[in-house]
Amino acid sequence: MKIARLSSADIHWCEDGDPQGVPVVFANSLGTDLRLWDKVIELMPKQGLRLIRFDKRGHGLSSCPPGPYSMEDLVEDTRELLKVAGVHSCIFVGLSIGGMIGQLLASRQPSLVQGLVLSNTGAKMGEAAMWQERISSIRAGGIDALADAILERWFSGKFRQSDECLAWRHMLTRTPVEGYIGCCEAIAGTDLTASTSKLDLSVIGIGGADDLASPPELVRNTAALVAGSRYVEIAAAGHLPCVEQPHQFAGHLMTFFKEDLHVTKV
Ligand SMILES: O=C(O)CC1=CCC(=O)O1
Repeated sequence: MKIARLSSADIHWCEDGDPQGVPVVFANSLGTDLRLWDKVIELMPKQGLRLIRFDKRGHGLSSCPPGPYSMEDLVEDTRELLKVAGVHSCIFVGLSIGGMIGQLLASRQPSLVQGLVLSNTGAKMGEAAMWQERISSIRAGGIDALADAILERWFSGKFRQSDECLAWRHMLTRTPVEGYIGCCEAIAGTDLTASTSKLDLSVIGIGGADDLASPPELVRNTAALVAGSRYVEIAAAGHLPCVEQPHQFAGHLMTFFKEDLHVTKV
């Protein structure tokens, strides 16, 4: 367990695998912490890859600075964290808001991102009015009031019957309200269509067939903004395929790393 004391937040992070390996940085979605990647990390080779995860501000064990946050704030935290970790170039795996952070990081500092995995994300996610409505509901009733609706977007029907689903619900509802709302505000103010269209790097989009938060078409269209990108879709998965279908998710990562990014020694 490590804490990076950055200029405007303390960011909790950890690493697995090979300290000398190719850095792979995983960025989580709204209302989740770095445990989002536990199953995928378990399945990744531990030789040749340095697997870095972190809790964005207002989530997990990171600090929760007062909001509102902007996407630029979240990208700056990530940039500073990578500096602390001694990472000069990485493969960035971002899910949902994590994928927005990855897109903006790659356009602000292209040398830092050699390949980008856009999981269940978009260049723009929903309309600002929808996010303001969510913020008002949470200010009025807490995250708990919206938890069932959020879980319907996160997971396919079968998974929602499982005991494990309860644990994800607890993770969601324990997210600090100010951190959650701060990130909603960041998403509401973000449209990366123009900057993502100018990216020049290897990209794969990963969609979940049952994703109601970032439907497959959004992910496919976002990946398609980048010339030469690929798109894959995972069946029987909602917004968090790394949780519901970790074997398939890890398999797609490894294919992308080997075939598109020519990562060897894994
Ligand atoms: O909570 C949701 O609706 C799913 C989601 C949207 C952005 C994000 O990071 O997660």
